[in-house]
Amino acid sequence: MLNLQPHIQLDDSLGIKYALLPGDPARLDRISPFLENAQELKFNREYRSLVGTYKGVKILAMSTGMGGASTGIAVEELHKIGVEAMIRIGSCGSLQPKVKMGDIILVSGAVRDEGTSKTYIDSIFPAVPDTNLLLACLEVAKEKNIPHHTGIARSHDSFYTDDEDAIDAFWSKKGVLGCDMETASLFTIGHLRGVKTASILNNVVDYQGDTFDSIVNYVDGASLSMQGEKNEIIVGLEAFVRLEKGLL
Ligand SMILES: O=P(O)(O)O[C@H]1O[C@H](CO)[C@@H](O)[C@H]1O
Ligand SMILES: O=c1cc[nH]c(=O)[nH]1
Repeated sequence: MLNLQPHIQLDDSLGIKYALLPGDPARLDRISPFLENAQELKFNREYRSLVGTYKGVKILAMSTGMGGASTGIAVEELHKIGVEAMIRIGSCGSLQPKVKMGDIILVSGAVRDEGTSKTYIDSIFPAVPDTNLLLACLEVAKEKNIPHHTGIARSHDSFYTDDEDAIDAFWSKKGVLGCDMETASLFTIGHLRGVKTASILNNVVDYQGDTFDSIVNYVDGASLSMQGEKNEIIVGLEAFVRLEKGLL
């Protein structure tokens, strides 16, 4: 049985264990050069996919779109076709002065301030990555001298409420490093389905900077954001190589 999945439009004939999950479908154009024999697969709704190899390991890259709901569908359907480990290759906004543009955050836990994960399990349940996959990412970042931080991110559903500054200030005071929209649902649903997960976030908005201008600059290819993106892709790919070699 091929088990074709309705949204991602992929089936288990792919036989792939590892997936990089950017939010933005356009990020696949910048992941592709890191892979040998990269081949586009499908582009249905927000789910654009390609497959290739990195150091002999077969890797799928698929966009999740924005937010927990579409990420949840991606995790579920990828799990159904046999993907065992998923690393988010995301962007985020900084909540701390020390997290600079282009620094990456290796997320050790996520505040579940979004709706999707709560439809699965009460918010007292933690959103955490697979420990060994996180440690592999950390090892790679250290080895390659990539500017990085390890800690908590806040995943949310809101971009344009009237209270965003106050919300950010609250979580900043609690020591949260940055905010995104997908990590909490990836971690929570991944754990419940027995999928190993990690999340790497490239900071594209300075602490207390202008979120909207900064995101426009990222879309336009601002250099620090692009360097951070390259760094997070390398970290994710090298972590999968370690996993494949049984080093974790
Ligand atoms: O760049 P991606 O990976 O989509 O991640 C971040 O960017 C989007 C918002 O601009 C949200 O999806 C947020 O989580
Ligand atoms: O500030 C930001 C930037 C990217 N993604 C977010 O969720 N927030």
